[in-house]
Amino acid sequence: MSLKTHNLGYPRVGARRELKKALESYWAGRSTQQELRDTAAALRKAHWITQRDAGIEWIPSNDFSFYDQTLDASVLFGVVPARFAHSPGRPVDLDTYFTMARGIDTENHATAGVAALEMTKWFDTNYHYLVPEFAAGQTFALSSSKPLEEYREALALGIKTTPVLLGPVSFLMLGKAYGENPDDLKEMLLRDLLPIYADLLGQLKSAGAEWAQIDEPCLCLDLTDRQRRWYDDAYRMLAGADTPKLLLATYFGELRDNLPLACRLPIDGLHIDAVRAPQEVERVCDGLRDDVLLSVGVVDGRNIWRNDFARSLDILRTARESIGADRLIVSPSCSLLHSPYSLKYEKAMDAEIKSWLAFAEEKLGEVKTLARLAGADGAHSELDAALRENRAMIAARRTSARIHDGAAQARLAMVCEDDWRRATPFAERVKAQQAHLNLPLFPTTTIGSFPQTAEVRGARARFKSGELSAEQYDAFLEEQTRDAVRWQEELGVDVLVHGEFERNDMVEYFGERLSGFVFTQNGWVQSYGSRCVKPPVIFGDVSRPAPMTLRWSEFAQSLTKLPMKGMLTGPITILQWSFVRDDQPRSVTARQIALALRDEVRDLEASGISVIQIDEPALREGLPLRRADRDAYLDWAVAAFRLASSGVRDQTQIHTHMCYCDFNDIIQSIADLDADVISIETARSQSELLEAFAQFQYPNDIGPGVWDIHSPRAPSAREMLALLQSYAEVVSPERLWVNPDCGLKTRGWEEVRPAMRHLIECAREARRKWEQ
Ligand SMILES: CN1c2c(nc(N)[nH]c2=O)NC[C@@H]1CNc1ccc(C(=O)N[C@@H](CCC(=O)N[C@@H](CCC(=O)N[C@@H](CCC(=O)O)C(=O)O)C(=O)O)C(=O)O)cc1
Ligand SMILES: N[C@@H](CCS)C(=O)O
Ligand SMILES: [Zn+2]
Repeated sequence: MSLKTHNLGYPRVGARRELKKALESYWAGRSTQQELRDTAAALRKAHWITQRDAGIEWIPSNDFSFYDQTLDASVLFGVVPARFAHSPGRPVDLDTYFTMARGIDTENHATAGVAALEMTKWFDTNYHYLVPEFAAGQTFALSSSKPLEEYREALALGIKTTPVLLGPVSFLMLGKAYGENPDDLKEMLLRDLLPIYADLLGQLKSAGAEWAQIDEPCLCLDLTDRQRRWYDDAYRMLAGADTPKLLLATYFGELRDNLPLACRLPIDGLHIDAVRAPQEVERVCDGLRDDVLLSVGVVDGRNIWRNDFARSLDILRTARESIGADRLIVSPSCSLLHSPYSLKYEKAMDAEIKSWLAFAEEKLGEVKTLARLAGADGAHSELDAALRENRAMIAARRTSARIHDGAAQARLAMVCEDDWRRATPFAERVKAQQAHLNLPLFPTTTIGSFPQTAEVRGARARFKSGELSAEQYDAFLEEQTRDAVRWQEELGVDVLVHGEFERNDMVEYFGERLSGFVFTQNGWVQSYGSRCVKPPVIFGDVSRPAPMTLRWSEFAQSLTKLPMKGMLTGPITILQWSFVRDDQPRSVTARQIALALRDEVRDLEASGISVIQIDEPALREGLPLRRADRDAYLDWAVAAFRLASSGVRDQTQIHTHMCYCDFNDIIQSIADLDADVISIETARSQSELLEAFAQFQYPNDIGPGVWDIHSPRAPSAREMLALLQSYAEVVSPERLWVNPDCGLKTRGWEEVRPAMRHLIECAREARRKWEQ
C-alpha cells in the first residue's frame, strides 16, 4: 500500500521559460492577450499532467499566476488601490492586473504615471511578492473567478485538483495597512474578508472541489496573541461555512509556540514543513484531532539535493505509528515554485554531481517513492532496490573527494583576529579616501549594471553556442564597456562603473568562476514577474582558482582617470542566491566564499582600483524568520562581509549595496559591516527608512536611492532633489551620495539616459544649494 501524496504548488514559468517570453512579448505589444492566455493554459495543462503521471493525488490548481500569487489574492478579493481606477465589485481585467504589478510610465503615456504595488521578499526566499495595500475604508468583493476557472480547466482534462488560496490571516499579515495601528485595521478587515472567502470556497465546493489548500505560512512567524486570535476566529468562522475540506498549509519554518494553535484549528488537514522542522512532527501528531489528516513535507522544496530516504522514512514511520497510515500524506516541504523544473534538461552537468540532485519533477518522484516505502508493510523488491540505490548515493556524496578541499579548509583555519576588521576606524579612513579620490559634495555613482539589452544577451547566447568566438565576444564586451565609460564621463558621473556587460547574473557569474560550485543550463527559478534566475549549486569547499573580475575592472579603469568601482557580489548574497550544501553549516560556506572574495578585493586594489563595491542585497533576506534566531545569523553574516572586505588599505573605499527589503530592523548590523559607503533602496518605502535613520545615526557614508529603478517611471530632477533634501534632514550632507537605488540591468537605455541626466542635475543643484 502507498501513503497518500500531495503537492503544494508547481513552478509556472515553463521549463523553457515560455511564460516569461509570452509575458514580455505581450507587454511589448508583439502578441495578443489571447496568445498569452493560450501559453498559460498550455503550461497549466502540462504541469497538471506531469503531477498526475507522477502519481500525486492532491494536485494544486490556482498555483499558476501571470505575475505573483499574492497579487492574485489582492485582485481576487478586490483589494485594488484607488490609483488603479478600478470600480469596486467589477472583475479586474488583465491589463489592470499588470499595471498593479508594473506601474505606468509617465513619459510613454498621455495620463499621469501610476506607481506599482510595492514588491518585497517572500519570506526568506529569492522570490518577490507584491504587497497588498489595505486602505482605511477597504471593502472586499470577489473580483476574479481565476480559482474556479482553473479548477474547471483541470477537471475538463479529467484531473480533480485541490485549489490553493493564500489564507485570510497570512493575506492580511503580508499586506500593508495604513494608520496609527495597522493591526487595528487588519482586525476589522478580517471580519469583512471572511464571508468573501466563505463565498469563494462555497463556489469551489459547488464546482466539485473536495479539498482546498489554504496557505498560512505566517504560522511559522512570531505571532502576537492578538494575531493568534485572528487564526482562531478565522478558521472557526470558515468551519461554520459550506466549504470543501480545508487543508491548511504551513511552511518555511517551525511552528514553535504556534504549534498548539495550528493543531487546534477546526480544519480537515494540516501540512507542515518537515525539512525545516523535523523535530516537530511527533508533537503535531500528538496534538492533532483524530479526524485531521497530516501532510508531512519531507522532500525539500527549497533546495536541490536528492532526498535522504532513510531519514525521511524515520520521520514518516514515526508519524505513521502515531496517527496511522490513513491519515498520513507525503509531500514536498513547500511549493515547488522555488525549484528548477527538471534535471532532464541538464546535458552538460558533471554526471557525479548530477546524480546527487533532484529538481521539481524528480522531487515528485521522490514523494511518490517515499509514500510507497512508508506505506509498505513487508518487503518489496522494487522498493528495496530504490532504498538501496538511495543509500548508496547518499554515502557516495558524503565521501566524494569532489566535496573536500584540504587547502580551502586549512586557509579558513588560519584566519586570525585582524582579518575581520579594517585597520583604522571610518573617521580616519575617510580622510585618506577623500585625499585620494577628491570627490565633490553629493558624489554621484550608479550601482553597477547598465542595461542588459537584447544585443548584450544575444551576443552572450551566440558566444555560448559557438557562433561568436571568444575573441569576438571579448571585443563586443570591450566596445560596450568603452561606450559606457565614455557616456558616464560626458554625463559627469563622479565614480564610474564598467557596466557588468560580461555578467549573466550577479551570482551565477561568480558561481561559474569559483571551485566548489556547479551551474545548470536550464535551472531557472522565478524571481519576480517574468524575471528568473539560475542559482548555482554549491556542492563542496569553495576557493578561487583565478581572479574573477579583474580583467573588466582593469580594462575599464584604463579608459579613464576618474575612479572606476570594482564590482563584487558579497558572500551572503552568493550563499543566499545559490542552492547551498546541506552537509555543513551555512556560516562555514559563507566564510569560504568570503576568503575567495577577499583575494579578489586585494587583487583589485593592487591593480589600482581604489573604490570596490561588495553587494549584499540578500543580507536581510537571509535573516531567520524568528527573532530568537536572528542575532546568531547576523553575527556570522556580518563577519563574513568583514572578512571579504577588510584586507585593504585605508585609502581604498569599500562600498556595499542593498535592495528589495525593509532594513530598519537590521540597521545596527548594516553599520557593523563598516563599509565606507552604502547605497540602499529607499525609493519605494522611503518614509520608513528615514524614520530608522532618524532613530539610528548611521555613521558612515550613505547613498539612499533617489530613483526607484524598479518602476518604469523615471522621476524628474526636481523629484530627486526633493528626496535628497528629505534625506539631508536626517543624514549629514557630507555623508550623502546621489545614486539610483539598484542596478540598471533591467531597464533600457532610453530610460537610463534621461533619468541619469536628471540625477546628475539633482546632485549639481544640491551642491549649489549647500555650498552657498
Ligand atoms: C538584483 N536581483 C537579483 C536577485 N537574484 C539574483 N540571482 N540576481 C539578481 O540580480 N534577486 C533580487 C533581485 C531581483 N531579481 C532579479 C532576478 C533576475 C533578473 C533578470 O534580469 N533575469 C534575467 C536573466 C538573467 C540571465 O541569467 N541571463 C542570461 C541568459 C539570458 C537569456 O535569457 N538568454 C536567452 C537568449 C538571449 C538572446 O538570444 O537574445 C536564452 O537563453 O534563451 C544571460 O544574460 O546570459 C531574466 O531575463 O529573467 C533581474 C532581477
Ligand atoms: N551590482 C548589481 C547589484 C544589483 S542588486 C547591479 O548593479 O545589478
Ligand atoms: Zn540592488
